[in-house]
Amino acid sequence: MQDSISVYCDGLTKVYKGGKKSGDIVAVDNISLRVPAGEFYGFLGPNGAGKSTSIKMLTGLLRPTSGRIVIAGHDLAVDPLAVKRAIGVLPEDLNLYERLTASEFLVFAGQMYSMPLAEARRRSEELLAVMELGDAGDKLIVDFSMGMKKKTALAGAMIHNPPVLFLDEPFNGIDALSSRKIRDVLKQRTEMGATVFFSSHVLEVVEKLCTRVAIIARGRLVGEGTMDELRALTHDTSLEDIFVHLVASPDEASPVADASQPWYSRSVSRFDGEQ
Ligand SMILES: Nc1ncnc2c1ncn2[C@@H]1O[C@H](COP(=O)(O)OP(=O)(O)OP(=O)(O)O)[C@@H](O)[C@H]1O
Repeated sequence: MQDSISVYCDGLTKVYKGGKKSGDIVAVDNISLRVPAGEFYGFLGPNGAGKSTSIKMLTGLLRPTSGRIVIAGHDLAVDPLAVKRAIGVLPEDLNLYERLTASEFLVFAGQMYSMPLAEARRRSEELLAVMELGDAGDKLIVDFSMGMKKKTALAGAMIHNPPVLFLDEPFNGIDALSSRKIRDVLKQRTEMGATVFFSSHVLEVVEKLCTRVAIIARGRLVGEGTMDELRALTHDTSLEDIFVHLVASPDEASPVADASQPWYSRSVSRFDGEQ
């Protein structure tokens, strides 16, 4: 296990205030995670479990109701810009400027990270080639298929070579070839030491790729660990069975998700010592 922690949150909570008729919604309820650098980390949960809300908070797009977030060694509440420089984000709704060509969009994204124009252009060409979008670089994004848009957005997230990538549903709505390409690109990034933190409903992909998995249900962490740790916890074999088991009985929280466990306090104090 590597010592440096890429993604750390403690007691992360989000309560959406309801109107007069509807009550408050506790979308994320006291989630604590620590993700070492270089992990391919799957963040799973059924619809409405709180995945997107958590990712929005971890990436500084949404203010938590409470809890502490530290990304790549930077406390989000203290130095949000340092966090934003260290991360690349594929948001749920992509947020592309669709009246730009893919090349224009990527160069623009690079310049947002203060890259010199020549470097942004070089990096844009490199990423378009990696994503097998080289021939489409001069087309308007609005004319792209869903898979092409997703690959463009992913290239945008990677333009500044961030050490941590947060990806909300990168495999949703794309074909098998694009999915394989994205998997290969991300795997390569983790082999080079980057951390990939992604949410997904595609359990086969998660099972194949991820070095660690967190499962949330109704805003709470119900399991966390390597596949072997989750298998030992639930006595199930496949991730699908583990998922169904833990989501159906959320009180059976994983020992590795339990802040009272000795490993947890050890790791947190080691992490805090690094600050
Ligand atoms: N802006 C908002 N205002 C009020 N409630 C919200 C808001 N955004 C999300 N919620 C609620 O918070 C809960 C968690 O939603 P979230 O989108 O984080 O779940 P998710 O796990 O990403 O779901 P999915 O897999 O369906 O995308 C849901 O009950 C949702 O209705």
